[in-house]
Amino acid sequence: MEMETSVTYEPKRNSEIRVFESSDEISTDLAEYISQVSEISVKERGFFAIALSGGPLVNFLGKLCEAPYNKTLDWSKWYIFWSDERAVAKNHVESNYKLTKEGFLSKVPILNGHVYSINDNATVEDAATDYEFVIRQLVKVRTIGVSESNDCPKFDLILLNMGSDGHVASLFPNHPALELKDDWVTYITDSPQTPPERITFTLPVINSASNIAILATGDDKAKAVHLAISDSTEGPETPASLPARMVQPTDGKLVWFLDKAAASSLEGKNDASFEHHEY
Ligand SMILES: O=C1O[C@H](COP(=O)(O)O)[C@@H](O)[C@H](O)[C@H]1O
Repeated sequence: MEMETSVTYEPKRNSEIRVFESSDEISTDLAEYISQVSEISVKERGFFAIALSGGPLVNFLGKLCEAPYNKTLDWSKWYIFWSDERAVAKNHVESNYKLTKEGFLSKVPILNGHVYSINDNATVEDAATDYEFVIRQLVKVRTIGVSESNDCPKFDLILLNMGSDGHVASLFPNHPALELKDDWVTYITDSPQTPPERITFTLPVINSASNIAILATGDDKAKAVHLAISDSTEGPETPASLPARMVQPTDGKLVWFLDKAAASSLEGKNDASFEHHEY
């Protein structure tokens, strides 16, 4: 009998939830997903602009560094950004750049000049201003696409990792940064998790992407996954300002990559809005 490797729910228009048995299966499917999105972007636009995050995300990019992808992908067209960064030096253990460099960038032939890391040699405010300026220049020359509805950058793919409190990038629950409408990149100095100073994409930028993927693994994420995906809008269990819940692509597509532990509050849930499919 063939083993069921994952289950897909389809809760909302333009979104999909993929649930996997193991981290290895997430890594395999994520590699294929990123490969497909990158090929489409290169074919349609000539570039692939991808924004990465920190946390355990990089551990799931291993399969992308192996055959066949290391040989078949057009790495010369890849442009790398970060959806958020901690205000620490690039060689600091908490740097998202360092994590990505060691776990991914050092293993694939992406051009150094295409890696847009966030300035670690400026105040957090200046680093956010600089990063937005760089993105504006790249939007002008169309290395990054542009959203027709709001002139925001339209990244081909933003890969997010959700924290157990429901934060994505460095947008934390109930934080005023969630309200920003005109800024593309902002900074915070009061992150509830260390380090306190961080630079982050705003929700308008995240939601303008062509594709958004949110990764969540482990049972400590189950409650936030449920709150982010649930259809219910009432009660203390569904805070309207849960960042992961506010990720709603304007006209792109959102895919959740979950392991069984993170999806445990969804499974068995008697909710007609979840269509259950074999993947
Ligand atoms: O602080 C951050 O945390 C999130 C989630 O990480 P986790 O370890 O709580 O799962 C991460 O995606 C983000 O980029 C990072 O800066």
